[in-house]
Amino acid sequence: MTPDPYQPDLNTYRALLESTKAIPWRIDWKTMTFSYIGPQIETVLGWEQGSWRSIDDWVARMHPEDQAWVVDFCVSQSQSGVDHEADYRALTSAGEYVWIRDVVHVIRTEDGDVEALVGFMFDISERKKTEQELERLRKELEVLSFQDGLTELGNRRLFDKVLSREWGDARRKRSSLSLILVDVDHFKEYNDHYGHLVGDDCLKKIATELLQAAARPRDLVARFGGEEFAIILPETNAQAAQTVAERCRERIEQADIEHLAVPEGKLPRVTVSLGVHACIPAGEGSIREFLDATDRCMYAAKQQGRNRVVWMEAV
Ligand SMILES: Nc1nc2c(ncn2[C@@H]2O[C@H](COP(=O)(O)OP(=O)(O)OP(=O)(O)O)[C@@H](O)[C@H]2O)c(=O)[nH]1
Repeated sequence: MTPDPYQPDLNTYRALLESTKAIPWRIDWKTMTFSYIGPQIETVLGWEQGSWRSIDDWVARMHPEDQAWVVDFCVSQSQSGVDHEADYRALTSAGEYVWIRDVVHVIRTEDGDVEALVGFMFDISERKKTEQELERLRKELEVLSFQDGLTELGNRRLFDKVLSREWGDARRKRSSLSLILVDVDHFKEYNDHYGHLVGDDCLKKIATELLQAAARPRDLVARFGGEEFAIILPETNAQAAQTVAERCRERIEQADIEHLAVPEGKLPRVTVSLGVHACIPAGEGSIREFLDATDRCMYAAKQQGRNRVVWMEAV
């Protein structure tokens, strides 16, 4: 075997260990005391190097929420002789917390008994901050991906997801599920007359009214697309859904949004036409048919003169 040409002396080892950003340490397993900790600990956590005496100092300077699991995990891994790492919040002498990643190596005697633990503590606060920020953005994005940007109601994607879930739930429980489709009357004329931005404001006002009209916790008011909205009413039969639809119609009429571009003889206000359909989902019927039937009711409301509710109950 060729001799190792690199044989640094103890001082070189020490200089190397104590010039890294990571904090080296050693714990004697029998006494559970620190036999060494790098002076860098003071720069990172503020506590003096000499104040790290036993494992109790280490635990006491840990966030209370992290103490139990970190200690359990590290002790059980060490007892089994397994190298490991743990992330936890360490308390600084100024009373703040710093995220630490502790990377631990288990040293055993020739008989296989645990003799000591050695390791490095890394300050990972910056990385944790980035991770937490990314997590916050991911959650925000998830919310936004289900939200209509204009009205802040649920969007078509959320509607599809919720309808599919409620359909399954109603089928299992044999309960009645209702759907309302709401379409703004003469909205093309409204946009042409008042401009697209005022049209947008009008859609926002309608969204607010619909939210007030269908306010049970499981009801979902969504923007179905363009000037059309949809309301899912779980555990609601046809009569109850018709009442909700009529309330929507009335609220929007009473919101008194001027619409001077309606055809002659019509009320000069923004109104809506609503189609209502209720069913107890069974084997044959599909969500698609449910939607189509509701759409036909809404279309019938338009045909019959608008500003009205047309409903149908599947038997
Ligand atoms: N301002 C605005 N207008 C929209 C939006 N989405 C759809 N629209 C408009 O809504 C209008 C819908 O027109 P149509 O489908 O002809 O319906 P309508 O004029 O309401 O007629 P009826 O439904 O038969 O009473 C179109 O002019 C679209 O441009 C939106 O986000 N903002």
